[in-house]
Parts: sequence; C-alpha cells; structure tokens
Amino acid sequence: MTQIPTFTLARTGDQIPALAMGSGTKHRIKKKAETDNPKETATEELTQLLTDAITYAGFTHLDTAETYTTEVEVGEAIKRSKVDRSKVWITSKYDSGWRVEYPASTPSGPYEALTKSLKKMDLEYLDLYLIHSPFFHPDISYITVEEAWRQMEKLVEDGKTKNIGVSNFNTEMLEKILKVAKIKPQVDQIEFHLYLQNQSPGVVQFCQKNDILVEAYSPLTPILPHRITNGGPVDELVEKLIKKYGVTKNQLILRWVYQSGVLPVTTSSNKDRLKEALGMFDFTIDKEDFTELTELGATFHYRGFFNKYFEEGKI
Ligand SMILES: NC(=O)C1=CN([C@@H]2O[C@H](COP(=O)(O)OP(=O)(O)OC[C@H]3O[C@@H](n4cnc5c(N)ncnc54)[C@H](OP(=O)(O)O)[C@@H]3O)[C@@H](O)[C@H]2O)C=CC1
Ligand SMILES: O=C1Nc2ccccc2C1=O
Repeated sequence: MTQIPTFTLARTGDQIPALAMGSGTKHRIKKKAETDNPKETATEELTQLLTDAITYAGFTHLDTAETYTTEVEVGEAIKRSKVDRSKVWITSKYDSGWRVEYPASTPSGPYEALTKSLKKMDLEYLDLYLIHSPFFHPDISYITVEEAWRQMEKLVEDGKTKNIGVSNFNTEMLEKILKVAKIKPQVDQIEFHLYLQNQSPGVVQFCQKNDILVEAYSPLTPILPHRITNGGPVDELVEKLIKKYGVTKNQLILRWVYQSGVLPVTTSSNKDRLKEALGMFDFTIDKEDFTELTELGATFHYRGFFNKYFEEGKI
C-alpha cells in the first residue's frame, strides 16, 4: 500500500496525513434523503465505504462534520476496520450556522457540540476540530467568534481534540481569531483548486505566512464536467500530462494541490476510485509542468461555494 506523506502542524508538530477522505457533500445529501434520523443512525453503505477507504484503499485521514450527520459512520468505520485509533486522523467540524434558516445546532457553542459528537463517534478524542463556517451573527451562531474560539481552546486543554482550526474563513476572520488566540488556528479548510487559487483574495498566502495549513475541499473541480460545464483552459494540458506521467486525471489534479503545499480533501462513492486517488503520491509533476498548470489555471475562475460571502462580502 502507498505510504501517505504528512504535513507537520506548527504548534503540536503532529503529522497530518496529506490526503483526506470526505464524508460530506454527496454522502450528506444521500443520507438525508434515505434516513429518518440521520444524526443518530449509521447507514450500512457509508459505514462500509469508509471502512473500505481505510482497509482497501489505504486512507488514514477521514473528514466529517456535525452538519453532515456522518460522524456515526466514521466512528463505526474505525471500529469495523480494526485499525488502531492512533493510526487514523479524524477531523470533524462544529456547526457554527450558515444563515438564519440554518443556525448553529448547538447554541451554547463548540464545547458542548464536540462533547456530543465524540459520544456519537464513540471516541475519546479528535485529531482536529474546525469551526465550519465564518458566518457569526447573533441570529446564526448565538455566540461571538471570539467566544467560540475560547471554547475551542478549552477543548484542547481538556484533551477532547489535539488540534483546532477553522473552515471557510477569510483573512479578516482569521485576524479576529489571531488577535485573541492563546492557541492559534492550525488549519483553514477552504475551497481550493486550479480554478480557485487566490481565493478570498490572499487567504492562502496569509495562511502560509502564519503557519496555518490550508486544506482544499472540492479539489477535483477542474476535471468534473458537472462543475466546469463547457471545459476549461487546462483541459488540453491535462491530457498531455497524464500521458507523460502515466497517471489519471484525478491523480494529476490532486497532485497539483499537494505540490502547492495544500492538503486535498476528496471523496468518492467508489472504493476503486479512492484507491486510485492515493496513486497521487507515486509521482512528481516537474517544475515547468507545475508552473504551466498553475498559470493556465489562474486564467479561469470558478467557485462552487459561498460566492456571496467571498465575492460580495455578505451571506
Ligand atoms: N468545509 C466545507 O465547507 C466543505 C468541505 N467539504 C469536504 O470535502 C469533501 C470533498 O468535497 P468534494 O467537493 O466532493 O470533492 P471532490 O472535488 O474531490 O469531488 C468528489 C466528487 O467527484 C466525483 N468524481 C471523482 N472523480 C471523477 C471523475 N473522474 N469523473 C466524474 N466524477 C468524478 C466523485 O463521484 P464518485 O462518487 O462517482 O466517484 C465525487 O462526487 C467533502 O466530502 C467534505 O468532507 C466539501 C465541501 C465544503
Ligand atoms: O461537504 C459539505 N457540503 C456542503 C454544502 C454546503 C455547505 C457546507 C458543506 C460542506 O462542508
């Protein structure tokens, strides 16, 4: 099995496996449609897929969130796979709310939310806990981002999570936390791919300067026809490079994210496609090819999530 490289988190020195298997998006939607009590009930199909991700494909990093309702399956998959808990990195996220119709699920904040999530997963601790969204407003999150961060720090102090971070935060929101933090955020999980390299603008550079690891969700966007409906500027080059390196499109596109110093969070409902993804660690994109991909990618813009917040400054 491919040995998965790691990124080192600045504060703890913890080694975070450089590719994650996500249990959001399609898994979240499918489960909501099929299950009466998605928060409490594990579905067999997803439990088995996550188990296969570990035992068949070789993933060592699972990504979930309170709002996905897939924490139960992640917990079940750890048990079923029989791997030592310390060998799998588990990230979850506090549902800080999205808009007035979808406020935070646990009004008191992340301390109580993670306490409930750990029960659902039947785990003692997480490796990483993130604040899922930056939309702090009294009608959505009930508490301020500063109070949420204080509770995140208490979760570290009490051993309920080893690392803490954020998701979908722009530079301004990160600065708010850095001002009050005793424990700095270790990660910002954001949408990032060839067609969204300098998002929100400057957040990737800001993170890299401040020792915050960037995680990329939706990393495969440039090769997904349901997202890039009329093709994009890297298509021809991608065809040329997959022949040159003898790899698949998925491997090339994920590798580009990794070589950018960013950790991709991908997913699939197919265990062979998951195994294929890990092949991204078996080759290196040459410097010139990497630069050409980066430059061509930067000529096109696509954002699938939270356009209003990032581009118009409102939610
Ligand atoms: N923090 C946040 O706000 C967010 C976090 N996330 C996290 O990131 C994870 C991954 O996000 P996602 O956008 O799904 O990631 P990807 O960009 O990796 O897309 C994965 C999807 O692409 C499909 N796919 C893969 N390869 C191909 C191919 N060659 N041709 C056609 N379809 C293909 C898969 O379908 P198939 O099943 O058929 O293989 C799957 O549905 C989520 O599960 C979640 O954990 C996601 C969004 C927001
Ligand atoms: O996986 C995810 N899918 C989503 C859709 C909307 C908002 C957040 C998310 C996720 O984190």
